[in-house]
Amino acid sequence: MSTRKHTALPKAQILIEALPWLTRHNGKTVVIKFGGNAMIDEDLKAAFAQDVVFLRHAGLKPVVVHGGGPQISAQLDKHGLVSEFKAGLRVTTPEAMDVVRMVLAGQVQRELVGLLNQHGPLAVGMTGEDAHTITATKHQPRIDGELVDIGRVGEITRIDPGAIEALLEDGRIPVISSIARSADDHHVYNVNADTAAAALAAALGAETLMVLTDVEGLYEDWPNSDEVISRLTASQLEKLLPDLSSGMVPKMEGCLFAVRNGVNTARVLDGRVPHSILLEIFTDSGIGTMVVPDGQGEP
Ligand SMILES: Nc1ncnc2c1ncn2[C@@H]1O[C@H](COP(=O)(O)OP(=O)(O)O)[C@@H](O)[C@H]1O
Ligand SMILES: CC(=O)N[C@@H](CCC(=O)OP(=O)(O)O)C(=O)O
Repeated sequence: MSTRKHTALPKAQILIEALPWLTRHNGKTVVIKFGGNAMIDEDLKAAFAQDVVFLRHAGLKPVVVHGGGPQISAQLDKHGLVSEFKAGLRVTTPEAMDVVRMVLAGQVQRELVGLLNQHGPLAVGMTGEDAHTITATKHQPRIDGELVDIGRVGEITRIDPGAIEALLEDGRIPVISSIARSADDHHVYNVNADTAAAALAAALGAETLMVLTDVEGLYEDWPNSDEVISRLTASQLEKLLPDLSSGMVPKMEGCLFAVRNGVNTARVLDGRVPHSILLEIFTDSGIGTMVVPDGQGEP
């Protein structure tokens, strides 16, 4: 064996370790939610794009759904508008909705499409408004038993996955902004990106939902300890939901919805770690928190 071949052997072994995961996911759809808080620096965003393109070339069908909460808040601030959240959702006046749409579809989505397309003509950006992909109705959360008006925040009523499926069929990587149209009043609505990713994963019959955020996973006793729950079933998660707070609520509700509606695994991963998607593929037990349907064993 030549020295060159010999030194390359560990690399071959590393690739082979990914074989079971890649075999299981071959030809399957993977919905990846990239949170606004995980998009903290340029290198991380570039590494994210590389990972997604890697999956595409490895025979998977990745779909990216992006957030942009901090980016929206910064832009609202520039416009002299305050950011207020109720029940974990942004209170969205018609004026704020214009900013949400501009930041998500005009800035964050464009940037991700640009980064992905540095690797070839792969990514196509769209919002849930396009081709009636996401239809919503006005969402009115109940706080302390009372229905509260939080403006143009949408509750998803229907997903039409046709346009995304056509893009996947064409070998493209769809990049979706979580904005919906309403069939009732023809306004556009602001949808939480975790909720949109989960609904899309279910409607697309995705194998896996990956949610990249700015923590290692679901902490068992947040904020007191950094012990991450590595695996839990849908029923176990359902019991935990009432105790969760802030950004984790839509994330874990989304994971639960996904695995209860045909998605095989939903994972919360640390998007601050470079190449967290590839790390997930290359480690048997996975990183972060994995949610599985009931009947797939206790953690
Ligand atoms: N049990 C928990 N485990 C981990 N994070 C939690 C938990 N409860 C609340 N959080 C908060 O949720 C945040 C992630 O949600 P969010 O800020 O909406 O992120 P993203 O922009 O990625 O959607 C974490 O940074 C943390 O502050
Ligand atoms: C209704 C609602 O709250 N929508 C979110 C949409 C963006 C989002 O979800 O971004 P992250 O994933 O980065 O949090 C918002 O306006 O902030």
